[in-house]
Amino acid sequence: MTFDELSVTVDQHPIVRELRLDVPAGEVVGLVGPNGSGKSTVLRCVYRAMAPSGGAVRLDTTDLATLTPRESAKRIAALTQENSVDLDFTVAEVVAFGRTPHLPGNRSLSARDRDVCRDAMARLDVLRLAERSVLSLSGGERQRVLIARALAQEPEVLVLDEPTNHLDLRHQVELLTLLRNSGRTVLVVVHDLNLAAVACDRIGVLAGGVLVASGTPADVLTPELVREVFGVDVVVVRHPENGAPQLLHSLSTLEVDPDGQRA
Ligand SMILES: Nc1ncnc2c1ncn2[C@@H]1O[C@H](COP(=O)(O)OP(=O)(O)OP(=O)(O)O)[C@@H](O)[C@H]1O
Repeated sequence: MTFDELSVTVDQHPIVRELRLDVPAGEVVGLVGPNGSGKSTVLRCVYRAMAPSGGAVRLDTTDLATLTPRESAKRIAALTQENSVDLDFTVAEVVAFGRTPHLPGNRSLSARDRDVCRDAMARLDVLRLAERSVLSLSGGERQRVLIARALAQEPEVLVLDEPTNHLDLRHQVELLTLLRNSGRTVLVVVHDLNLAAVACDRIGVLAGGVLVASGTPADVLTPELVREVFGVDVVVVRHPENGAPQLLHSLSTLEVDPDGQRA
């Protein structure tokens, strides 16, 4: 997937400006950046909740804007900030919705469709909840059900907006391991830079709607970059086992003036 000079303008305010970024097939690319820097907007252009005002998002050479909704849903699955399950469906029913783009007409689920859903539930550790109402689940359980639904869609591309929200440490690590091993092209918004460093092949850094850096985690996550983009001083150390950069910081490095305002 390629962002080809993608720009998004809302009410004449540029929110994303001429973004050029490659998300190579089968790789996990993380988008990081401060609040309001445009990360979710970029993802919205992939799952077509927003239309670019300039440029395009391409899959191979196809402009995503030219796909029908069904074609798009077969190729791209999204876990969004807006995802919610407010209706009284069971976990199994919600995950089965992921198969909808693959079911022509009103065809019911085939044995293979059911296997795909079962496998997705097992991978996200929600199989034992299959017959529970989603309304009865905890925040983290719901999040895992929605990710299982996205996997059940069997997309080429998965976009996920802060998928580790609500997840405990074990489920965060399991999810990121799953994404890395999924063989799918993954674009993921992550706030935790240390998780991004171990989970992503490449990282793109957005600030004020502009891509200010991209590359391997080691290339991108430098003290200078973190200071420039986030205004925080960090020490970068190497993970002793995998060499990934890991950021150490302390509260005293935050720049806060005597009035409590950020510098
Ligand atoms: N429909 C809209 N109308 C007006 N402003 C918008 C709209 N959508 C996004 N914005 C603004 O664009 C900017 C980027 O928003 P976006 O949600 O993409 O940021 P983000 O990097 O995902 O932020 P966060 O880390 O807080 O989730 C924000 O200032 C937001 O208020």
